[in-house]
Amino acid sequence: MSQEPDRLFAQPLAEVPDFVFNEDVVRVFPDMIKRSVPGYPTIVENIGVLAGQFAQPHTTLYDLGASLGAVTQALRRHVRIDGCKVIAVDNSPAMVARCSEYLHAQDAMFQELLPVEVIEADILALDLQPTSLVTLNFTLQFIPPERRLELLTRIRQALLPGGALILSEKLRFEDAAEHELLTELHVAFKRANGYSELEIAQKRSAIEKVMLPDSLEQHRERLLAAGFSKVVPWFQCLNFASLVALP
Ligand SMILES: C[S@@+](CC[C@H](N)C(=O)[O-])C[C@H]1O[C@@H](n2cnc3c(N)ncnc32)[C@H](O)[C@@H]1O
Ligand SMILES: O=C(O)C(=O)C[C@]1(C(=O)O)C=C[C@@H](O)C=C1
Repeated sequence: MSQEPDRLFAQPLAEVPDFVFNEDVVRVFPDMIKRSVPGYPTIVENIGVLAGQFAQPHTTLYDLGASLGAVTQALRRHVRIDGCKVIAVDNSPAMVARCSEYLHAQDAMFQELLPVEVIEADILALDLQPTSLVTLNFTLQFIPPERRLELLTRIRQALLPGGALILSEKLRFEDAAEHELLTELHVAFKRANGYSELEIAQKRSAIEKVMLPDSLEQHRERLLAAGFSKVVPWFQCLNFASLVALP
């Protein structure tokens, strides 16, 4: 994977544009997400492990908002179940192009990996085949809030018995003091990973209108409203969490 360091917000910008997943972001994305999301490597690797418990033989596994395919690669490393295939979906052409390259490189390095298909599409307009595992790893937070229930409902309807949705998100907290503390601790995490105060502030303005986190309570209620029967948080580090939702 590209080792280019994320310096996208290092210089003062006259006006900070809204964050988009373009070619500039693609070049630094592995470094950016690792230094911005506490627990990201642990979450990605363990999604592979968890998926091994839910994937059913001869079914499709979806990685929705796959970016460069980190989760898809983990699924292919860990799931050893007959006849499964992975479909990685993203609507950023730059992400999809680089994702395909990385997956070809993975094919060249390992044998007997699950087959994979990379699709450039809007997940809000995607027809889902029956599936035993869906991952939304830091993707739902970029979907317009008024479309989130509809997306989760379609995922629930496509999920087979015994399957699961794995949903990872940045959280907001309903208690103001808890929200402030975890936000401060996240800033400390970014500082410890070498981001300057300017980089942290400019990134904050870039994402504030396009990435809208919900609280754990909102996620739980919405997943139940979408028809899921059980919602189990399996990971939290500061204000980032991952949940398993069962059909
Ligand atoms: C934070 S990144 C996801 C990180 C990735 N899942 C991982 O684990 O490395 C969010 C991704 O969702 C994609 N995305 C946002 N809205 C989308 C939509 N409506 N349809 C498809 N992809 C979308 C973005 O292009 C971006 O690549
Ligand atoms: O919350 C932040 O400050 C972030 O940088 C988070 C986040 C994310 O959760 O997706 C935002 C955009 C990039 O995709 C990488 C990380």
